[in-house]
This record gives sequence, structure tokens and C-alpha cells, in this order.
Amino acid sequence: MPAIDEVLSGRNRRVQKQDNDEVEDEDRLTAVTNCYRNHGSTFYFTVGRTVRLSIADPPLIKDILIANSESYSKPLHIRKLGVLGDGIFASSGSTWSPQRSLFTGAFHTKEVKSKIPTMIDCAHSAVEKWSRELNDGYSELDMYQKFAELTLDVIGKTAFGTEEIGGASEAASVIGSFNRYLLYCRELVFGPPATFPTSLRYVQRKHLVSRGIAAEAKWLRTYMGRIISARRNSHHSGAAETVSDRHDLLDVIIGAVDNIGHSEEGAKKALNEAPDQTISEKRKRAAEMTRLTEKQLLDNALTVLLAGHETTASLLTWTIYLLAKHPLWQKRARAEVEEFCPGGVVEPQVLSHLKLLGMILLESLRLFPPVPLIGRMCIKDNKVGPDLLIPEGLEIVIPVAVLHRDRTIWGDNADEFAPARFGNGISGACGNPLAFLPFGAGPRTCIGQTLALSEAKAVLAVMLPLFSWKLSTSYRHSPDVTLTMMPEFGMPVVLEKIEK
Ligand code: HEM
Repeated sequence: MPAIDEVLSGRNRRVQKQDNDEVEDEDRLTAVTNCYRNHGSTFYFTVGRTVRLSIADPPLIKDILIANSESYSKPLHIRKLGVLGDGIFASSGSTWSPQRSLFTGAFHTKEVKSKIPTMIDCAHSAVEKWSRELNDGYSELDMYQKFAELTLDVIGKTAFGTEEIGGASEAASVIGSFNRYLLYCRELVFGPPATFPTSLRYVQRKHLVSRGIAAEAKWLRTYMGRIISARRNSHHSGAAETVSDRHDLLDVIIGAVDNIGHSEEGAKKALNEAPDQTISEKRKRAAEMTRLTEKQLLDNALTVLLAGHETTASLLTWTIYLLAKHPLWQKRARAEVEEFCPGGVVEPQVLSHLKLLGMILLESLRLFPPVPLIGRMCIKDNKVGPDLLIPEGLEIVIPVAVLHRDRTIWGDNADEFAPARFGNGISGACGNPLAFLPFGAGPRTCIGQTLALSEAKAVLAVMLPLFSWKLSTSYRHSPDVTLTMMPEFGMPVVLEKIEK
């Protein structure tokens, strides 16, 4: 059996090929799941010189993510990856909490609802473009690429109020840069991939990877810096439609840098003092007081651009894959959309009625969680469960993708696509909410989950009545299981126009 670090980096596949060229490679998700089925749910493993403790047991996870959350920070390497820096995703403790308060209002359900018409418009423009690419009514498209462009367009318009990011040439450069950046990061954290050239010494390779990360981070920071400057200029010129009509996430974070009177101290005080206030009142006050540095402004803008498009693109991609493999469910989902959206008109308020589509999305998040691992670093000795002592400095890995396929939790059909299991919600499906962690849990839970689920529903509701699809014969199944669950060789799908 290969070691877990080899499975995570994909290096075990080279071994398999040498052993038997005829054998089709086991995909990494299956390999890593089997590894856990053999090792058990809690064990140590090493990547290079770093020792990590892997935990896939819900009660222990609860202690780490919720009960003892203050004893953990994000892993050190996340901060070193150049793009996320000191922003909300990568920071911890008192640097993180005022930022979380600042973001909470911008991601409130009411705010998200107001963005749904934009999401539907973006989906319509995308499907029109795809329709133009069809020959004689059908064509093979890489849906991973298409969804990455579409989700970038949505986050560009909803969070940054700009058409620019979704524009064809801009989108290709931004997606290309983020993809290269993520591949370099994966290598830095999990070691070189199967294609690692043996002629190149490890140290040289590491140097090359660090330079690659720095170059992509620099490009992305310059790019985002331009968008921020343009917005500041429009504030200074006082252009009415940009200042008063648009109060999006970019305005919120720029305000936290430019507004005089905001201070980190003030935000901390607002969170810690005034015992008579409710937690939401404290948070509101802290958000009003939060002061960000210029660096944090950029870090947060890039965090939202990356978190906001890559993960939702992954969710849509694997949902399309599952519906291609299960045409009956594709038909059922289409029938539901046709019932609630007559004439292909998707009204924002209808999304909450698309129950079947909601169950399909949850099942897709279970089988292919876009964030397959959650990492933490212990910053204070503490005990989890009845007798496991976690020492300061130890890195923890929570293998979400594996937890979601645990047969003792999900039953013998854990590896199968069975959306009906979510008919009675998450608790009905697994009996323990800590066994289903696509968006994490506890104080660091995903801030964009409502946005992501609304967006995915809106896109599928626009797409389903127009096209049917199946997997292309060129598809190679290789879900990544490290930073994000991207399909290593894309998602080539044959899209066919449905004639009315
Ligand atoms: C299907 C889509 C998505 C998935 C599966 C997902 C998953 C996650 C997970 C697992 C975490 C917690 C990581 C941890 O505990 O270490 C997280 C955090 C976060 N997500 Fe998402 N995410 C999605 C979409 C989004 C979107 C659309 C946005 C923003 C527009 C977003 C912004 C964030 C931010 C800012 C955090 C950090 C929160 C904090 O630390 O306080 N995510 N996400």
C-alpha cells in the first residue's frame, strides 16, 4: 500500500505505472480514501520533515474546529503562499476576528439575495456564448474552464462591481495565473508530483516552485491593485452611479482602509467590551471600527477573488460530471426546473423551491468537496476527545473528502451518487452535521456558502432546460485531493442543445 504523502502528491501513480503498464491508474481520490480505509481515521504522517496528524473522526473534529477552536490557527504555510497573506482566510486570532466581523454584513443572506439577478444574467450570457460554440447543435467543451470563466464573471460583478474581470481576455489571464499559482502551492505543501523530473535536484525544484509562486502572486497583486485604484479614483471623482448605487464588498474593504477613525484597537475593544450587547451588535460595531492595512486590503480582495470563483467552479464541474454519469437524475433535475421556471425564465425567488437540485448539489459536495482538506496548526497544548493530547506546533489535517465517504457514517452506498439521502436535510443523511464539512465548521466556517449555493443553483437552472450532456470519451478521471478538488485533465463534456 502506498504511503499517504505519496498518494496526496500523486507520486504513487508513477510506481503503479512501472509495476504494470496495462493497469489503469487508480485516481487520487479513490487511492486516498482506500488509504484511510486501511489506516483508520486517526494517524500521523509526514510530508518532507513536517509531521501531520490526520483526523477523520467527527467528535474529535468538533473539538478542533468548534470547542477548542481558540487553540488552533491556520497552518503556517498558508500565510507564506504570497496571495492570501494577512487576509480573512489565512490570518488567525485577533488579526482575523475584526476582519470576520467586517465581512459578515457583506455576505448576509439579504445581501446575497440582492445579487441573484446578477448571477442569473451572468449565467444567461455564458450559455449564449456556449450555444455559439455548438456545431449542428452539439459540441465538446471543457466545462471546468467554462465554469471558471462564469464564476469569475459572477464574483467580478457581485463583489467588485466590475465587468472587467469577466471579460474574455482578462478572465483567461486571471484563471491561468490562479491555476499555475495553485499547482505551485500544492507542490510546495505536498511535494513534487509524479511528473517530477528526476534529473532536477529536489532543492533546485523547490527554488523553482517558490519563484513560480512569487511571480504569480506578484502578477495577481498588480492586477488587483489596478482594480482597487480604479475604484478609489471613482470615489474621488464622485461619479454618482459608482459611489452611491454601488456598495459592494470592494467598497466595504476599501472603506476599512480609507475611513479615518477606524482602528484595530477600536475593533478589538468593540468585540471584547460592552457585555450588555448581543454578539451581533458587538460584531456590527467591530465591523464599523475595523481598520485594514493596504496589504490586508489587497490580501482580502485576492482571497475573495480566489475563494469566490475556484470553489464554486469546482462544485459546478463535479455536479455536471455526476449528472452526466447519471442521466436519470439529469432528467429529473431538468423536469423540476421546467416546472418552476416555465419558458426558461428563472426568477430569483424560485431558487429556494428547487429542492431536488438542492439535494443534488449537497450530494456533489459530499462526493467531491471543492475544499478536500482542512488544515490547522495547534498553538496551545490541548486535549481533544477523551484522551488525545495535541501539543503546540503540531499540524492537523481533516480529510473532508474521506470523511464524506466513511461507510460507518454514510452506509454501504457511501461511494455512490444517491441525492435522495439528503431528502431530510444533512442530519437526516448522516445523523451528525460534523460528518459533512464542505464549508468547514465553527467560527471559521465558509462565509460565502449561501452565495456559492445560490450561484450554483442559478447557473444549473439556466443551463438545464437548454442543454443535455454526457461525458466525452476523452475524459480522464483525476480529481485532485489537496488544495481544491480540480479535475486534473479538465472536464470535457459533449453538450447538446435541446430542441423545443
Ligand atoms: C462551493 C463553494 C465553496 C466551498 C466548498 C467553500 C469552502 C470553504 C471552506 C471549507 C472554508 C473553511 C476553511 C477552514 O476552516 O480552514 C471556507 C472559508 C472561506 N470561504 Fe469558502 N467555499 C466556497 C465558496 C466561497 C465563496 C463564493 C466565497 C466568497 C465570495 C468564499 C469565501 C471564503 C472565505 C473568505 C473563507 C474564510 C473564512 C474565515 O476564515 O473566517 N467561499 N470556504
